[in-house]
Amino acid sequence: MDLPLLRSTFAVVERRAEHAVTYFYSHLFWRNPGVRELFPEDMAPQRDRLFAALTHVVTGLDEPGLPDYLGRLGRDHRKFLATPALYAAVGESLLAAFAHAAGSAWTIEAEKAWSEAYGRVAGMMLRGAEESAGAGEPAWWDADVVGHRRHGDDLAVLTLRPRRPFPFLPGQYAGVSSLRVPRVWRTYSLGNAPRADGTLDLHVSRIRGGAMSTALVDGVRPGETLRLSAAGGAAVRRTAPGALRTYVCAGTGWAPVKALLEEAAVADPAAGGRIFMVARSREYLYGREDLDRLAARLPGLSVTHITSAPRHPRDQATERLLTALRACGRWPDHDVHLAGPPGFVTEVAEVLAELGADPARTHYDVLPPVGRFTTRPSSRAEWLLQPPAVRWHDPAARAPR
Ligand SMILES: NC(=O)C1=CN([C@@H]2O[C@H](COP(=O)(O)OP(=O)(O)OC[C@H]3O[C@@H](n4cnc5c(N)ncnc54)[C@H](O)[C@@H]3O)[C@@H](O)[C@H]2O)C=CC1
Repeated sequence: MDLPLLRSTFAVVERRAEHAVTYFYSHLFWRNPGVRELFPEDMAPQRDRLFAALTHVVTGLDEPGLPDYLGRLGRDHRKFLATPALYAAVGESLLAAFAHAAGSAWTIEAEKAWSEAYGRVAGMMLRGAEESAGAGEPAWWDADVVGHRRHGDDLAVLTLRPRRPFPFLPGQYAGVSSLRVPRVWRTYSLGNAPRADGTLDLHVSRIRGGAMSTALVDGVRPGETLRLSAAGGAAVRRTAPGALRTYVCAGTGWAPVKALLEEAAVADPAAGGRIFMVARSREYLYGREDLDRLAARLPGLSVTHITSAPRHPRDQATERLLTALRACGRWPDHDVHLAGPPGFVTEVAEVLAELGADPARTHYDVLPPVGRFTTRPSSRAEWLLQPPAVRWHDPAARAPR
């Protein structure tokens, strides 16, 4: 594969991303009647995702982990009812859009390189999908909502009972879809270790403009059915029994950390280390009671709750956390588990690396941005002062882990 040529043409297309994406979807829907209905009504987040995914693939084309990543992506795309014919149609429209956006940079050689690259990518995704179907894995799991607990106006914990066994590891996340927001899928961490009754918790924080999080917090009630896609995420390596560990979570990042602590409380109750729970204010420390209960079963772990001071900006909590982390020692000896808003995770991971934590032992997922905005303003005033820019890319996707 001619990587330099792929990257140089992509750089040209990227500069006209908005144009290219509009052309791509128009071409796809025009040429393939019926395909439009596979996509959500609101296409804006979809547009962001397409380029985030393309960026991820183009920057990682020579990475040994790419076949695995694409295999998982293909397995996950079964939930979108993606058939080989759809992959072919997408490829055709993608090349047409690139040709249109790249202008004179679109040479015969570039077209050949892109057609080859897309063929390889689609092949790896289809293989992943076939393997998953061959192993008898469903394309999605239907799950009944059996509990819905609100914490204030913007947070809810939903309890679901999947109708067939749903395999996952503590700390992983799953795609979630509701008929209230047709064909939209959002990722949520699973907020518990596997239970005997098979139920699982989703912690949902409402995001401004987020149709799914609003439906899950305000609308969905016990008795309704949600859909789950296969569990995924980086939380596949376990901390060795007895090894020191630090858990850091912010907001609903508490969900995967709670799952990991429940696992540790059974598998490794003598574990030593520390837990930091961060929230924008005391009212948002919704997991505190559960954390205290778990900490009582894990006496070797020290617990610190951190919030912003009353009437101070939400991010003061992060500043306070960083001060606390700088005061801790022995970072090279700790496994670190990190979860929370993407900006939080990126910032804390950088500081931890400076403090000596081993990046290979610092575990986190950078979840795709949810809705159009990655964080929610804490007040109307903050919103008016700092309206967030619409993002075409998830910069985190440029650095696949
Ligand atoms: N596996 C994971 O890493 C998980 C990540 N999440 C993500 O966590 C977020 C949860 O949102 P909320 O609960 O509403 O949290 P939030 O918006 O209330 O933020 C909680 C705290 O995180 C810090 N923070 C937020 N944005 C930051 C930024 N850009 N830079 C530095 N610090 C920042 C602040 O200290 C804030 O007080 C969502 O974006 C969700 O996608 C949620 C669950 C699991």
